[in-house]
Amino acid sequence: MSHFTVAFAGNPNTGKSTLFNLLTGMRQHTGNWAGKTVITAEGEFKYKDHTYLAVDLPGTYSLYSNSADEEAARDYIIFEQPDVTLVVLDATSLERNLNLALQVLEITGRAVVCINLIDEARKLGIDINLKRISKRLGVPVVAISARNKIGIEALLDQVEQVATGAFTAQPLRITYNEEIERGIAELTPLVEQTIGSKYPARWIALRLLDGDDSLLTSLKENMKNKELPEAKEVIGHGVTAYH
Ligand SMILES: Nc1nc2c(ncn2[C@@H]2O[C@H](COP(=O)(O)OP(=O)(O)OP(=O)(O)O)[C@@H](O)[C@H]2O)c(=O)[nH]1
Ligand SMILES: [Mg+2]
Repeated sequence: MSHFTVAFAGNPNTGKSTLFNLLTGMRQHTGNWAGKTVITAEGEFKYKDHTYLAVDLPGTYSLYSNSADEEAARDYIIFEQPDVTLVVLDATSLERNLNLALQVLEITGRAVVCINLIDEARKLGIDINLKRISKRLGVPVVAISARNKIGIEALLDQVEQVATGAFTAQPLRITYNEEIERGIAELTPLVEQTIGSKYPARWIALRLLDGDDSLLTSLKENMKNKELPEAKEVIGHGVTAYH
């Protein structure tokens, strides 16, 4: 029996902990206000032939470095490299929620997009074209209601597909303007040279171009790589060239 890790990412209040509790039988705090999950909780569940370690991340609007929560969610996805990142979205505010999904897809294609609160969306007459969104994003997209236990099996089937590698993602990658793309193109090989190909070099290059010092600090801490002071210089040099 393989053991896979599934991280739950998403905006605050999208039902991550409700889904986490449903799957793991645990009692993570849930409620109708934002920012409840402050520490990362872990629990196990089984589905078909596999055991999964579920990791309930704090709710975040982005994976930049605006708060400790964002840094924690970002660092988990980058450095722990879960087998699947489950991005939980609120069906009633998809436009805002999809922003985080796009950021996750820039880091990893091993993702499933889970559109929760589908019961609320239906009440509001919102019709969601799952196939079309899935095609655009290049990863599975499933609609569920965690509270009403709707769509859970279909969701877990997709999680299994991504976890086992049966589904090959073609994650949507944003193309930025020429200047930014030029910067990314120059910096990405330097990032790869310095920290290896295990990490999402393009995304890291993009964040460094944006002057994300907290990411640099996390890179240093997480990699425990003696060469990193030098790496900082190399990366720092690349960054300065574009500021
Ligand atoms: N109507 C409806 N409400 C839901 C559903 N899933 C969760 N909720 C409710 O949404 C609220 C937030 O749920 P949580 O599970 O705490 O959300 P969270 O994403 O963990 O929130 P943070 O920890 O702040 O990021 C709770 O009141 C849940 O009962 C659903 O499918 N339908
Ligand atoms: Mg929560």
